[in-house]
Amino acid sequence: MNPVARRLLRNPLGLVAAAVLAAVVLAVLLAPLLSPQDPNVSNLRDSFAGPAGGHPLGFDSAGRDVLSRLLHGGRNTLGGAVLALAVALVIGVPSGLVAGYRGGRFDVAAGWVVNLVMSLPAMVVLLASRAILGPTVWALMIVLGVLIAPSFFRLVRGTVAGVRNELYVDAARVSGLRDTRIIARHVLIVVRAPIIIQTALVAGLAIGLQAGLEFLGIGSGSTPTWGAMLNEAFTNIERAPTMILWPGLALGLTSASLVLLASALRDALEDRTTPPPRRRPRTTTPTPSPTPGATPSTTPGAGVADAEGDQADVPSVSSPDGSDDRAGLLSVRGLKVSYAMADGTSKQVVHGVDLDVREGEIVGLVGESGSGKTQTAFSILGILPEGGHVSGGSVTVDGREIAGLTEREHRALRGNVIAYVPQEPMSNLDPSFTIGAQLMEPMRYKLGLSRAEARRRAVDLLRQVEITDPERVMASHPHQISGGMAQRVLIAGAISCDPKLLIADEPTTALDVMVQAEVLALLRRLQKERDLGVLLVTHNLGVVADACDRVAVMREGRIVETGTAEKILQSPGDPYTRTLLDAVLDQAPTRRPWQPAKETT
Ligand SMILES: Nc1ncnc2c1ncn2[C@@H]1O[C@H](COP(=O)(O)OP(=O)(O)OP(=O)(O)O)[C@@H](O)[C@H]1O
Repeated sequence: MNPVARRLLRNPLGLVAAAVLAAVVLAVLLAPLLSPQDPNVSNLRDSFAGPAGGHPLGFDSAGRDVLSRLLHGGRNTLGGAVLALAVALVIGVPSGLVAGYRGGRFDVAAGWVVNLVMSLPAMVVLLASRAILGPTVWALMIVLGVLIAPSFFRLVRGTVAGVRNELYVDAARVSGLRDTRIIARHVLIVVRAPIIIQTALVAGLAIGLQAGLEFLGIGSGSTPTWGAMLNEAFTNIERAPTMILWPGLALGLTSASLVLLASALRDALEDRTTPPPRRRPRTTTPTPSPTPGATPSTTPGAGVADAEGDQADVPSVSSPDGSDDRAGLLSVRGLKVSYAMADGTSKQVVHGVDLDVREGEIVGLVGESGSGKTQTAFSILGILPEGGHVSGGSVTVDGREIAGLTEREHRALRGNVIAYVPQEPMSNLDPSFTIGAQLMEPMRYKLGLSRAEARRRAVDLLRQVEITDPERVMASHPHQISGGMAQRVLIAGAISCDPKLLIADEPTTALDVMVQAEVLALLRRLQKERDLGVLLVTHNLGVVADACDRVAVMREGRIVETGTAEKILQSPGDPYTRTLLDAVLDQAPTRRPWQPAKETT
């Protein structure tokens, strides 16, 4: 049995509430079978008559059978509430998802509309609607649904905004998945529990409001409802005081059961399904952002027009080793990244970076914190944080210009042309899903593999990243594996769709020294086997020594020096590189660069 259902059934209050609700719903659904007679058949001779054979609840003032009216009334009352809820959910949930996930203008506009609707007095709107639409309860329930929708919007928007910058959502984005798929898979699961709880609570409210409207005589007099029965019972309270008991009991029991069920559901659902909130360790958040002012182009070297309006100079710079061709797998020329500031100005954080990565080599991008490494890497991936954009320069991958591509075009490249290995392995795995599910998803989506094929390939990938028990890991959730294993899983995910270029952003920083060495050796092996080009972003010159063929040193948004790892580590030319080496190695002798012969064994 589903664990949520099991926990719900273990809660006595939840069990009783669910049983009462089930009984009420069943009774009103079977009203035509259970009712002794038509609810509108009246016989004035039976007016206020007490219980008699076949009529256990007696008759009302017009001589109509109370049980029949109660059962049919329940259909209309509960049906109206369901209609109001359906309208509220259809409007509130999707709009809340989009506003919370995408933000931007839609979020602002939706916020205005929601505030406006919430400021309207519901009862006055319903009374005015009744005057315009006539005494039809169903139309009023649709209006009620619109009035309730903001409560769902706010709930969903707030919850989604809280998870949209989680690293595992970024990781899904970087693996090339569409927003709709990410929302369906990683975001909806987080809002599911609050929506279910809110639905149960709002259902009680909708029933109460519907009954209140009928009690005030707003609905059609010929339709039996619990509210209309209450109204009649109140009018005749002195003559037949027990008449108020039945609709009152039906309303009270149903509303109380919904509230209790909501509370039990909250306990059952929030016990496990809502992932614990995780705080981002870094200030930079790779949310997708269009590149304002950038013209999509696929011509190599076309690049992005400078923020000043000129085409960025594509300087005839030399590649790091001195050649000036752009035949490399990744070729960055004159890359500029800018952020729009609140005061309307623009702040440039990367000032014309040149960089090359060829097939089958690892290039280290090193520099102290804030030097612009991540901004450069995110520009290549097309995942600059909100407000950031490529304001000049050119980025080609495999000869194709990608600076200035739209988010959609970038997404098509991510995963199967450019892949990403992030810094925080644990935060980049969704705690709600097994490792297997998370590995299989991009392969099914990007490569169109069947479930079975994706599974086979995922197990094989786990073996390739030297996980000895792939079947167990496939079935494990992220909290059941170690940090080193999680990083291996992310590396497996990164290579799963056969990319040509791998961007690894401080892939070993969160790991202990022994695991760091293993992960670097693994990266190196996979890179050699697959002839991958790797851009390794790091501030650690030890990592450079262990893994890189060539190095580009960055400072304050500029490349200050490039060269082979050996040259940079043993005879740095730029004073900044020397300072960096002195600071990191603390006068200790420089480690020897990586030796391929040892690595392959
Ligand atoms: N969202 C942002 N808005 C404005 N400026 C930003 C934003 N994100 C980063 N920057 C600026 O860009 C510059 C480069 O940051 P970046 O994250 O690329 O540094 P880094 O070299 O990767 O550092 P670290 O190793 O700490 O991640 C910094 O000066 C930073 O203040």
